Amino acid sequence: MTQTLAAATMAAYRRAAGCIAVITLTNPPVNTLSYLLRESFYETFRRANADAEVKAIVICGADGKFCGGADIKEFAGKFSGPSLVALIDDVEQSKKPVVAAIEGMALGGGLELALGCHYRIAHTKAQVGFPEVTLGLLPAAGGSQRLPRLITLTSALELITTGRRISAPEALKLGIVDKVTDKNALDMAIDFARDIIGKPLESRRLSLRTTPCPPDVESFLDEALASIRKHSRGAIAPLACLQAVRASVYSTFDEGLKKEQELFKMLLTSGQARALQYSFFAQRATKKWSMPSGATWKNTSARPLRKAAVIGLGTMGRGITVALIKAGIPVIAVEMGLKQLEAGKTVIMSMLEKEFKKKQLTKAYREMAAFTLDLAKLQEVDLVVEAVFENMSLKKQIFQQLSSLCSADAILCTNTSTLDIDEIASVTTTPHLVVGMHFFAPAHVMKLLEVIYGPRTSPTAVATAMQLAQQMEKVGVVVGNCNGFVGNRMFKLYAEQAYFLLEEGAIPEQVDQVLEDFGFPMGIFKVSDLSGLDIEWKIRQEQGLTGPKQIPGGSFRHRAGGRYSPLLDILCERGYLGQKTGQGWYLYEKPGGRVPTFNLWLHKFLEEYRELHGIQKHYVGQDEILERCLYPLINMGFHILEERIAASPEDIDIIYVFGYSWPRHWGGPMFYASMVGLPRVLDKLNYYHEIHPDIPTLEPSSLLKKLVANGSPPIGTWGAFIKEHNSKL
Ligand SMILES: C[C@H](O)[C@H](C)C(=O)SCCNC(=O)CCNC(=O)[C@H](O)C(C)(C)COP(=O)([O-])OP(=O)([O-])OC[C@H]1O[C@@H](n2cnc3c(N)ncnc32)[C@H](O)[C@@H]1OP(=O)([O-])[O-]
Repeated sequence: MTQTLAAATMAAYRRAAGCIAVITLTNPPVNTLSYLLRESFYETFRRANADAEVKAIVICGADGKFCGGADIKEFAGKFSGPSLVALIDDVEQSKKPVVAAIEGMALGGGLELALGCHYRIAHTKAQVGFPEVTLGLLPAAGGSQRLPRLITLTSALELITTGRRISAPEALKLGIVDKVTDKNALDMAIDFARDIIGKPLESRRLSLRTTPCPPDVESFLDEALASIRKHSRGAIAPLACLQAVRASVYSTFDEGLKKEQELFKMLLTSGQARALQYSFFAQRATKKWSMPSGATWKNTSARPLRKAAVIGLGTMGRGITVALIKAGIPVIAVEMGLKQLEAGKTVIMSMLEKEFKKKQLTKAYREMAAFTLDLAKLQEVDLVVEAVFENMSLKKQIFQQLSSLCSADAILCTNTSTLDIDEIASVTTTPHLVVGMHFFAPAHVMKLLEVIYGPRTSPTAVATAMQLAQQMEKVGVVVGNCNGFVGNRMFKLYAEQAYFLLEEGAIPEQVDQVLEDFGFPMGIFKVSDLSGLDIEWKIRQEQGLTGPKQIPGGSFRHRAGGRYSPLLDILCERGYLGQKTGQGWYLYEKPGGRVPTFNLWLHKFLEEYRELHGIQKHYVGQDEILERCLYPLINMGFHILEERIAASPEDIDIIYVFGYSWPRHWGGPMFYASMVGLPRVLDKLNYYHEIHPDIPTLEPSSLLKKLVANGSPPIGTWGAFIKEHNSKL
């Protein structure tokens, strides 16, 4: 077996305490089990086993990280090098005790390697788990067979079907690791290995055990199947994981391993696995942000943040305050009126207390929130987040005041979800320090943060906002300034089409069922009822589409140069605002009710509405619902890439996965388009545009047409076409 120099050092070998061989997995940044490392490990482990002076072996990872698992990048290519299954079998069958010293993480193949060892010592801060299911896969190196033989079937099934990562203390409680230390795990492992030299190892070889089962294991597995079917929302990997674990109950180890391999091969080639692995790397790519000016994450440094302020303690302001304090940043929370200030304070302190009880905060949080009516107190803060009512003149008024009261280098952020960042910046003396930080409700829970730069926003302001996103453990995505930015601008078309489908013959239940079968946790009409129909109604009024500020010249069903559906306005004018009023697109048992039921009034109203406006009703099928709701949204994604509002399709996809609950096993709108096939998306848009010429957003974008004309290149290469496309613009 050939071995390159690089490979030779990836499983470094040294002796410790005289008779202990220490093998260090070395493949930065997270010591993944790439084929080069596997090659090196194969040689090094044989050397340790062959060395007569060696009485025991310890495996550890370089840089305080045991192993991040298999190299995900290798899944796209042809498999090569020694198989991980065989390597782990070598470890388990070793006549010399093998101890895993786990620091940092042992995930996926990394945990499988540790389970092949006879003992596992972990640092108290380490995490272990089988995240394969989150990549559309399953543990494929014996993990689905060894873990159920080591811990209870219930816990093994939960960890494998959810991909949950657990702390070392929890792993100790479950029996996955044998000892936990807050000192150096490697030193402890070496001492431990020396103490067990000569001890029998038979009972420590997991493949020789049988899986301990709860009484009536069959109904336990059936119940698990029903629950997974209910919660996986169309994802196939969790079901395959269950099948693999089921094999650990009813088959020998080798038969179970064979089943595991079969299932892994099936999943590996599935679109879902490709989508989930794309999403894994796309999420990490958002950290490597860039601006059209050439400023990037690499050449721009962020400002330190010692103290922040939040203005407006409504729903969003409260969540943002809690998110900042959870990130360890003291906050001055500001309101305009005493009543609102007291109300905000009460809610924020109880939210913080809840986080404290969940051990997400230390009791020091009580000193980290200050409440005031006095904007002058903001002289001492490094960053301000404005979260007041979505009204341009109110926001401009506040930014004017901030500009005169805050220090000259304070970063001024607005949580607007639609308004023009640059217009807000225009009233300040430091427009280069104005940046959009668009949080999603609930702001202390939702991971996504759109960081919006205007034409005058400085890279430093963007870098500081992105660093804050990381500090708040959020997924920050840098986007350009336009109406609705990326997420809401695309979402508007998704909602618009859903309303048109109601006008043309569908009912909310029908549309929502198709979207939930696709994998969304909630259909568009249930989401609208949950957030309140008036949210969108106010934005429509602010945009002059309806209400007192309506721009003259439109008609009842045509405004702003295209078809317009006033259905939502009509419901709002009648006070049907959704859950909060007990009636919206659905009916609820009472105001604030959560359980949607048929709204017969609405069904009857839709019939009358169609008749009144001479709308020819037609049968609206599942395909039409999915295509009309998703393809215009995707098409707008292509416009957004053309305009460089988003730097890459990955950014758009991560915005949708983390901000709009787009089913991750479809990768995101742009990746989904590449899965469905760009020619199909283009054809369907052309088809629907022909039928509905008064809906301009159905007209395919020129970038989409260009990509199809160039043979629909893989999503990873669209960047080149976007560049070329823009250079011609
Ligand atoms: C046979 C077996 O049964 C099966 C089938 C498998 O084993 S499947 C594989 C199962 N393993 C996983 O699912 C673990 C995935 N990784 C993580 O959860 C995290 O990475 C981390 C380990 C907790 C570290 O977090 P971090 O925040 O410190 O750094 P990072 O920014 O995330 O990562 C740092 C850099 O490392 C890259 N990276 C991390 N893990 C990787 C992996 N498993 N494969 C390839 N690259 C990986 C990542 O893209 C980034 O690259 P770049 O952006 O710098 O170019």
